Amino acid sequence: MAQRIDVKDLNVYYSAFKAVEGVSMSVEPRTVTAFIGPSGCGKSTFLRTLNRMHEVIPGGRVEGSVLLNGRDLYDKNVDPVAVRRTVGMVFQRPNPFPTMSIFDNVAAGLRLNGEKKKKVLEERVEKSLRGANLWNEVKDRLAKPGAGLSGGQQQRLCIARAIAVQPQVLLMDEPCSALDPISTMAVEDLINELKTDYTIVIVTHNMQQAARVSDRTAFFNLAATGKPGRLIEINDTDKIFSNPTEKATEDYISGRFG
Ligand SMILES: Nc1ncnc2c1ncn2[C@@H]1O[C@H](COP(=O)(O)OP(=O)(O)OP(=O)(O)O)[C@@H](O)[C@H]1O
Repeated sequence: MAQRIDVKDLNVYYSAFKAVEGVSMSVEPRTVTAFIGPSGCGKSTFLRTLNRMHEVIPGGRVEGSVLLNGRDLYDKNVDPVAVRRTVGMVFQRPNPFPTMSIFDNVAAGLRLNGEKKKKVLEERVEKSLRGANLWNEVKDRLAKPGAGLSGGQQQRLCIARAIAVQPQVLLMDEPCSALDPISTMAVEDLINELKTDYTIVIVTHNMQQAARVSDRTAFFNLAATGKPGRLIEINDTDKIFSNPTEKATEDYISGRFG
């Protein structure tokens, strides 16, 4: 189910502004890759190109290619909606559908895909909530609003919603930045479990988190304000945090700038 990603010579624009330049990298299936780097270097922008979410922003445009198991997501015959089904996303702030119950939040994507059978929906909702480590906490109140859960539970609900449609890749944009340390730990444990089934890419400002959850780390940087962000180095997380190849990476991880 998990897929590999190969990015080649990617440039990303907001209208005339080139926000990210010349990124080439590969992500292996069933691994967690963390994106780190100073604010504004294009981590979130680049992440959104991996499921064609960037182009929903007016002026958003991409050059280069993103291959998912060898198939270019930007091929003119590829449907962006189908891409977003294959490559799911979890955002910084938990964003459950506010008027929907816990059950309906998780079932929403399945229903959108045309699934109507009650039994199938029930099975998939339970499996997804179990997968997100939330089942035991919510199984007796599935009909209650998703918005009534704690922040950490809401984020796990959003992860359940994302995995319910069985994506092949899961993108996470600072998924713990609005969470307390206990909820953060729960989500980090979950990421660790999910990587047996999914390819995961996570943007994080928290370097300890990158060190804890990821197998590979990509460091992005800006040459100067107003210049595009670039990928400086990608390597095994242990290597990035113990003996990076580039001086800029070492300066960043040792807190000398950024
Ligand atoms: N909707 C937008 N329109 C125009 N420019 C944008 C838009 N979103 C982001 N940018 C610009 O693109 C560049 C990269 O921003 P991005 O949010 O991807 O960086 P980031 O590394 O994720 O930052 P942070 O760590 O602060 O979230 C920045 O110069 C930013 O101002």
